[in-house]
Amino acid sequence: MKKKLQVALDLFKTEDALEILEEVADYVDIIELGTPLIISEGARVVKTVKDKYPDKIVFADIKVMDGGNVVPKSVLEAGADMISVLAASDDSTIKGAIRIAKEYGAKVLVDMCSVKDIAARGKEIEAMEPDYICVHVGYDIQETGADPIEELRKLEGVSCAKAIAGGIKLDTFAEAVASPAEVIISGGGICNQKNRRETAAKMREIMDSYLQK
Ligand SMILES: O=C(CO)[C@H](O)[C@H](O)COP(=O)(O)O
Repeated sequence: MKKKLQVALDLFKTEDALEILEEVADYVDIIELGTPLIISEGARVVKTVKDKYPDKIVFADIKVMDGGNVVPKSVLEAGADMISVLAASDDSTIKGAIRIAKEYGAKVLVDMCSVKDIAARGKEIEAMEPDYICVHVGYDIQETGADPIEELRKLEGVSCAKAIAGGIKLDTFAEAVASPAEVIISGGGICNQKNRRETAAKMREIMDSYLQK
């Protein structure tokens, strides 16, 4: 299976995102423009980052909850390669997001953040054929100790490609890579570290050596 490392840039200013990317972009496959960044800087940040890193997958974490075929338009116009829609939204919203993303040649990640019955909703989401289902322990739930690697087990039998997110750091990275997830997402685990470049390089090394096994 392919594996991808995604850095989540959950900050507020384009210049701060660019500064972090200078340090870590060499080691990541997917650049996530986090929800706070998109809200703060708008779709312009998507164009700025895609222009600078045309070979990276640029993911706009817009977490669509309604207006699936409308809300993603600005980030898709700006060059996003992938967008997110919430699994907790109505099926018609998810289908709309998948439809408009396809028109632009982009991918869709359905984010399971705050979904209570992951196994049941996972089956329903799979039938809509998104590119990824993301098991995500959101910020506001992380202090409960919930573990996305553990939560991912609830999607056994769901064949759609998977991503995991929520507090993944260097010390849990090897376990995350060994899980069935194709995309491993780390935000604070890279961006809040003293030596971000070294941390991202170590994550890359762990992923590459797993893939060579
Ligand atoms: O979408 C998010 C929060 O809603 C974050 O991008 C995601 O949780 C990854 O960040 P971290 O590794 O810091 O948890």
